[in-house]
Amino acid sequence: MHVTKVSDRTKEQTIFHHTGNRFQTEDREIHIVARLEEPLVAVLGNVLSDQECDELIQLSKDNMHRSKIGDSRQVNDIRTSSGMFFEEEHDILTTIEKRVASIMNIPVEHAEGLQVLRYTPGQEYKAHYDYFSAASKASKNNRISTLVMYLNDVEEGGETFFPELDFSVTPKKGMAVYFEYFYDDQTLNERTLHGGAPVITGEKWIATQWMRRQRVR
Ligand SMILES: O=C(O)CCC(=O)C(=O)O
Ligand SMILES: [Fe+2]
Repeated sequence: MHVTKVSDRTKEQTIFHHTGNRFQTEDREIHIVARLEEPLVAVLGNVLSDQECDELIQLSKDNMHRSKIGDSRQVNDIRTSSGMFFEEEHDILTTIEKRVASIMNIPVEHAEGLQVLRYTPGQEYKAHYDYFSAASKASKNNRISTLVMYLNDVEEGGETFFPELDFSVTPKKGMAVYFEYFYDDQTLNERTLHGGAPVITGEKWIATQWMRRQRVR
């Protein structure tokens, strides 16, 4: 009988390089609340202040209103929330993007515009991968990592779930979940399948940052 010991496997290099229970960015101390090693998933605390969360929600409310994509437009079956990408420059965005780049250990030039999503009761984001399939044009400069930041507490439901990992994260204002999928071993990437469970009571607001392998700006 052949038995593969765990110690025979070599862990792949990760992008996220922070260790211990906390680390410092230029302007804020981030807490590592929990982590799974492979694929790397980290639950982070103290990522955004309450005021930053409130401001992001307010800014996107204004923008959703302006671009008229807010409301209850049903995008498709996979994602029923409504959302927007920031395109204009705002002081708060520059601050947050710098902090996020430092958390994710990727230069800010690799960052897509921050996306804010709002879910109302019943709305969800079904299980999906954040990276693009090898067949798609976008995969030439594919996504490599994700940071989902929670902008409010959700009364009930709205967990970020990872079905392949039997793992879920409860939204908590100012906290975030980080994961990456830049592994040589494709089965590790596939285990980052995730979604946003339906909101049952209350609203759920998140800001998502995706990083690309090469610069986009
Ligand atoms: O809503 C969530 O918790 C997950 C969001 C997500 O998967 C994404 O923005 O790519
Ligand atoms: Fe996602």
